[in-house]
Amino acid sequence: MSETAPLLEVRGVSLSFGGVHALTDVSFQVRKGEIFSIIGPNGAGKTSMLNCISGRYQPNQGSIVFKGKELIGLRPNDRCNLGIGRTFQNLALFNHMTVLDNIMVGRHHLLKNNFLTGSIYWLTGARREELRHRAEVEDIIDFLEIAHIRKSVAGTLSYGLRKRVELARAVALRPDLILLDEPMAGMNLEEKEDMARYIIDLNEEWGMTVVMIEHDMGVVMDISHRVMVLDFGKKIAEGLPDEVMADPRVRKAYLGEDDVEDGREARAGEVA
Ligand SMILES: Nc1ncnc2c1ncn2[C@@H]1O[C@H](COP(=O)(O)OP(=O)(O)OP(=O)(O)O)[C@@H](O)[C@H]1O
Repeated sequence: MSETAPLLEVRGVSLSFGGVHALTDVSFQVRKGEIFSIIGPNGAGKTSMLNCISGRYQPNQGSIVFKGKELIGLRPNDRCNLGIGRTFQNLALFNHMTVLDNIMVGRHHLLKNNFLTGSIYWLTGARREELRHRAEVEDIIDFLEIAHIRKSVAGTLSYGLRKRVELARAVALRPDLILLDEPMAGMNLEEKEDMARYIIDLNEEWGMTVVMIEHDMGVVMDISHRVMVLDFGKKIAEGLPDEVMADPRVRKAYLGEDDVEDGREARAGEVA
């Protein structure tokens, strides 16, 4: 991949479920180091787009290139190995497992040794490898400030904490690109502020490129470098947050033309 090539390039992606056109000819690029937000009203196709990138859905048409490699046809696990991590709109933790074990699962694919080599655990580098993994997991636990719940069973935690643990598990992959599906959903103001700070730090300090779906316009405006807007499966705008919010098509899609006098309403909070 050349220095100037985008990290992720989506070209002409269309996806249908029977007669429902979830995505129609959507194209965009994400540069290395960006926080790129995808917004749009309910049912606009945002999660479908994330699912096409992560491999959960196969588009009917189009191409998705990551680090110069075509992703279409690759399984989710292969995409994960290429450096794409994600969180889900509805939490996908192992509720019966501890926080620590949930995060270790995130690193599973990085382990060279497995149960086949486990019998020679003490003779090979397996033990050293496990210790190194544990140390890296501890870094993530410290960074996300979840040390106090590391031994708690995930299912017993508050929603906000479970969202943070899910983020920790995705971060444990050390992805180059992290896909976040509504990371602030269901959180109170303080939890949202914390989550926004973690996302900025992951981006700035850990060097992760972020593609995020988020309904809270205040957060989107504050932390995104660029924003793309979907409406009924089509891209209707893309650009800097201020430009996008000022776009009449976006204001119409969200609030109905006549309801908007200036862009400030859209910043006030949840709009979809
Ligand atoms: N697995 C599926 N089977 C059938 N239809 C689906 C499936 N996934 C998504 N759709 C449909 O595709 C369209 C886009 O849905 P999607 O979940 O991508 O929207 P969204 O913008 O993420 O919405 P929300 O903000 O409510 O999460 C909707 O009409 C939805 O019902």
